[in-house]
Amino acid sequence: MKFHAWSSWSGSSRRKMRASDIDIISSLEAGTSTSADAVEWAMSLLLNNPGALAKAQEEIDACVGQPARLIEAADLPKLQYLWCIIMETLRLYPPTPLLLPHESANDCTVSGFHVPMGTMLLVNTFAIHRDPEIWDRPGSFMPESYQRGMLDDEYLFCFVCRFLGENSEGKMFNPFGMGRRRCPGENLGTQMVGLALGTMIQCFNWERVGDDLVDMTEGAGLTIPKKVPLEAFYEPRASMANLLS
Ligand code: HEM
Repeated sequence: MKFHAWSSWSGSSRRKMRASDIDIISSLEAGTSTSADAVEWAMSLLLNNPGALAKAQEEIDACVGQPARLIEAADLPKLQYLWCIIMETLRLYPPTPLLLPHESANDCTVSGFHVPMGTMLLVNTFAIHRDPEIWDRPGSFMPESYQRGMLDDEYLFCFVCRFLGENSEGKMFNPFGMGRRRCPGENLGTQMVGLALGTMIQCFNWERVGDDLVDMTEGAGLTIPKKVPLEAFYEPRASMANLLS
């Protein structure tokens, strides 16, 4: 895996990043563009919520310690706040908002609706993830609302932990589908997003290009790209200068 945005870094002045700089390369093509979309949405959310960005940076610094080194896959289970940011991003902007089309193999009845054999079925994950009857403040980015305890031992369990307890609204969290055709690249995808986003947060300070918030309008398509690609300023953090030069 390699990230182009700073692969040719040689100076210390501030630069502008475009969404096209987020380029996750791996030997497996499938799922990499959805992962890159997720990184772009997450960074956009963080630029609009600088407090969350600062908190994630602090968490990474504390986890890595001194001397500084780049984060690794083995660090991800310890980076709980970063993980919550990724989960909240996948809730608000699920990279495949209608999952993939499925076909009913037999006649069946679901919640009183008759579904004939051979019907194409789409699951509107985007709508489920923002259903006000399920989620508290569904349109808000609230990474801290994930319950910490669940993340300590089994970090993947955070898939079901936005407001545990009476509400258990996270049970409706479904960005990877479910059942036999659930995404087989889930672990790889979340690790790629974690490493890419975590490295960007660790190495650079980020700022919006102007005073306006980053435009969060969704583009059209089977996946969910940003309508207006992200642009942001970034500069290397003093503490990472040696590693980046
Ligand atoms: C954040 C990253 C990713 C997200 C959000 C995601 C999401 C999804 C979703 C929603 C489905 C359809 C599930 C369904 O229809 O019920 C799917 C299927 C699939 N994904 Fe992913 N994916 C990601 C990354 C990856 C990666 C990295 C790979 C491979 C390296 C991958 C490989 C596949 C394959 C092969 C299927 C088809 C499975 C089947 O039909 O049996 N995905 N993914």
